[in-house]
Amino acid sequence: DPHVFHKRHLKRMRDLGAGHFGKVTLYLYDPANDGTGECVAVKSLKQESGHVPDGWIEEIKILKLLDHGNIVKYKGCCTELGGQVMQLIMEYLPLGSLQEYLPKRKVGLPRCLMFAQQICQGMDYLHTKRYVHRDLAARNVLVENDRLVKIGDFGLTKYIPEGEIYYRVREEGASPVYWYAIECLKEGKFSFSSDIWSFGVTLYEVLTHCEPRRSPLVKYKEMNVGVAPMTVMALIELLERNRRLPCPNECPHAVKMIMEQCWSGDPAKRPTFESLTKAFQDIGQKFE
Ligand SMILES: Nc1n[nH]c2ccc(-c3ccc(NS(=O)(=O)c4cccc(Cl)c4)cc3)cc12
Repeated sequence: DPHVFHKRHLKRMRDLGAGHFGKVTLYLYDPANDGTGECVAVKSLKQESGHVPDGWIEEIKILKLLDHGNIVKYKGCCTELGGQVMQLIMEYLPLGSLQEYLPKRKVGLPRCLMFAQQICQGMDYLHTKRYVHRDLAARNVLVENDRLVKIGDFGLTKYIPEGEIYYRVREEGASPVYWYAIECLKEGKFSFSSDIWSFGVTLYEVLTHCEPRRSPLVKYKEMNVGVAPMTVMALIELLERNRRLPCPNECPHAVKMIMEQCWSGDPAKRPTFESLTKAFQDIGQKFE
């Protein structure tokens, strides 16, 4: 079974990233043990305890059923200790995430807009399957080559049953609050529309080439003059006073409008990924 990977043939190379609950590591899968194997990205949970959390099984199930050009490909699983530990095996994209790629390379506006459109295509596919991502950010978008990006992590993705529009959580943990819509911060209400808000922040990151000194965290803290620590309450107050991340100067008017719509205080006023995909198609033709 090509989806089964045996632990003994996985040779660890280097870390690719780490989240709150897990980490992603580059391995060479080399069953012939002669260095001719293939590189794979392995996501494993940080948890030491034996039991495999339900959410982890769910994440693997979700990635297994997703099949789209702008979503990282599932390759299989590696189990050990009789299924006590399960690792997710994905395709390896050598150029890493947008957060690593953009600051190093001069990516002009046309390619930034092309990447934005591809993120919308991948997210539109996810939403048509009634999944809410909940962690869309440049760090979770991977670069296949200089003209193709893919969404690379589904650790917080949740299914929204027919007839419902929210997934409600009251999670404390290390939440990516600067990518969260105002209703997520205030009521823990995650929806297709809150993913659109996160896309707006991701679009901001792409247009600022993920420069650390222009990161959402830095810019929100700059807006929060006076009150030293940026608490979630301070962020909510900023957003309720209609403060938003500053539109990057290299941003065309049409893209500025998109960003502002994504950050509408009213979730119902935000665009859909379907409409955004078309909008970026039209804009892209003007800047080709
Ligand atoms: N270069 C790659 N090839 N294949 C990959 C699959 C996932 C990833 C990946 C995906 C996401 C991240 N972002 S991350 O913020 O490090 C992260 C967030 C949530 C959970 C984890 Cl374990 C890690 C870091 C790496 C990289 C590659």
